Amino acid sequence: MTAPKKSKDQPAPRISVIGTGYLGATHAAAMAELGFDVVGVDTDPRKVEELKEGRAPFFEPGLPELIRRNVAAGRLTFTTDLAEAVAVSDVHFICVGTPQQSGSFAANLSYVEAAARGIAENLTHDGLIVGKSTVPVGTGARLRAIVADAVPAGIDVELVWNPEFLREGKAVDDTLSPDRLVFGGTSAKAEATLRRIYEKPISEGCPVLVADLPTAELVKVSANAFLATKISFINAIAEVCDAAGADVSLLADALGHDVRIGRQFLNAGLGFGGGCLPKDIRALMYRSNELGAHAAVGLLQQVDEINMGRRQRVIDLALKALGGSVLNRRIGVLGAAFKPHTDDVRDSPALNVAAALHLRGAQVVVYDPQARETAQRLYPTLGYADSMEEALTGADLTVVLTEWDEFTTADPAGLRELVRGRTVIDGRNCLDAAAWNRAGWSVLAMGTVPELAPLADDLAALAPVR
Ligand SMILES: NC(=O)C1=CN([C@@H]2O[C@H](COP(=O)(O)OP(=O)(O)OC[C@H]3O[C@@H](n4cnc5c(N)ncnc54)[C@H](O)[C@@H]3O)[C@@H](O)[C@H]2O)C=CC1
Ligand SMILES: O=C(O)[C@H]1O[C@H](OP(=O)(O)OP(=O)(O)OC[C@H]2O[C@@H](n3ccc(=O)[nH]c3=O)[C@H](O)[C@@H]2O)[C@H](O)[C@@H](O)[C@@H]1O
Repeated sequence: MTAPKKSKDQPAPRISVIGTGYLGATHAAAMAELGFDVVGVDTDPRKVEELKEGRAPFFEPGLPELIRRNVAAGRLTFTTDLAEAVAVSDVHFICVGTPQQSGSFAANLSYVEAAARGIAENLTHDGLIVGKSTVPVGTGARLRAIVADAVPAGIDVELVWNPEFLREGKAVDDTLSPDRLVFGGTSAKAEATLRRIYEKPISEGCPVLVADLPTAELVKVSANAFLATKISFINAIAEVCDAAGADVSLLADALGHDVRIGRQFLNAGLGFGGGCLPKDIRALMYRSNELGAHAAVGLLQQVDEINMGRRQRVIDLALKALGGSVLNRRIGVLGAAFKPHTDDVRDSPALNVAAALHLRGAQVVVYDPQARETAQRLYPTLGYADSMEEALTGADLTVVLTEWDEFTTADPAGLRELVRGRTVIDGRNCLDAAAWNRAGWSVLAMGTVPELAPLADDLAALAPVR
């Protein structure tokens, strides 16, 4: 990658990225890949050490190569010293976490506040602060006040918002080729700087939407709320399918052909998890309530409730499959990550279900191709296996909770020989149920064809999960 061209003899802006987690590490590496000099800052020295050595501190396809290449080229550096990073940069991206507050649905904004204050206090020359973290509407305005208070006299600084829409597992492509860019609250000068930074994707046709600050903040959380709503919609319909003997996967295919609806995010199953969708709809609920916008609160409450009910549904299916109790029964759990192609287990439905079964006395053995370490850190008391075969050996019940390719392409005839009980709960509707049936398995899916699942008559009798 060649260095960005100087426009009107202005040197290319130097970039700092504050927070090098799933978002920040990817953003920093991608900006370096675009040719900019980038310094990533994190308060976690372990992460910084790994990144400095050219390694990604988590599993994300394509990211290690990007980090290695740009660290080696000298364009990408990392430090725990915010002042040092701010001093050598002109544009400062805030990428720190905004997790759910403990004991509340509100977002914890202490990290973004600390980052904004820290950047402002350490400015040695004019700069642009660009928020990328996902925040409740109104946060940018609050941060502007914090920055104005903290910035040394005589230094000109602007704070704008540029929300991020990347998906884990596809983070590199999503960052280098975003499907849209939103610039919030920018002056003409700040907009020009952002257009310069994103010159490559813009030149490739990426649309830019220039908005006021609150709209930019709200676009982000609305996008996640819509995706969550779509998933909960299809999961509500899956419950109807179960009761009526219909097939939700086929139904979703048919719905998806309507371009106004689209097939994506209509996969029924265990529901959504991860470090973003769950906490973002809750933060939006909380903020909407503060603003007196009650329709959004009611809608999102339903979305959340339907979603959490899916985890209970899998637990109910497991109890049903094992005759009412899982006590001392061996359950092989395939999947721990909140979705495939990541090792992220934040609010993972898969791990939640595994832990709930463990709590009811089951001997749970979890296998995940990438998330063993992260899962074990969070739930050290669960059993873990090094392979799918090890997890399923002697299992009374098999539960597929993350749709990794390794599971969807597994040979059901081979696995049949390992287990004690030949019932599989397909929590992600990802298995070829007909093939598993032919291999002698009973498949319990999340709203699919009864004739493919011998226990479906019993399922129809299950009380709806509330
Ligand atoms: N993970 C994702 O796919 C996406 C995340 N987002 C948003 O991006 C934000 C960050 O999310 P993740 O990267 O997933 O979180 P994360 O928890 O992986 O990373 C946050 C990082 O910030 C660091 N940090 C906290 N305070 C700091 C400070 N004052 N100075 C320097 N570093 C600090 C933490 O040590 C951590 O490494 C959140 O608001 C999230 O909603 C937005 C789009 C995609
Ligand atoms: O704000 C964020 O951090 C990001 O959140 C999501 O990205 P991500 O959390 O990486 O994962 P998704 O691919 O959206 O999946 C979220 C959850 O929904 C579940 N899901 C997804 C699709 C579907 O049809 N059904 C379904 O249950 C997945 O299994 C997963 O648990 C959004 O898709 C990104 O655009 C956004 O930037």
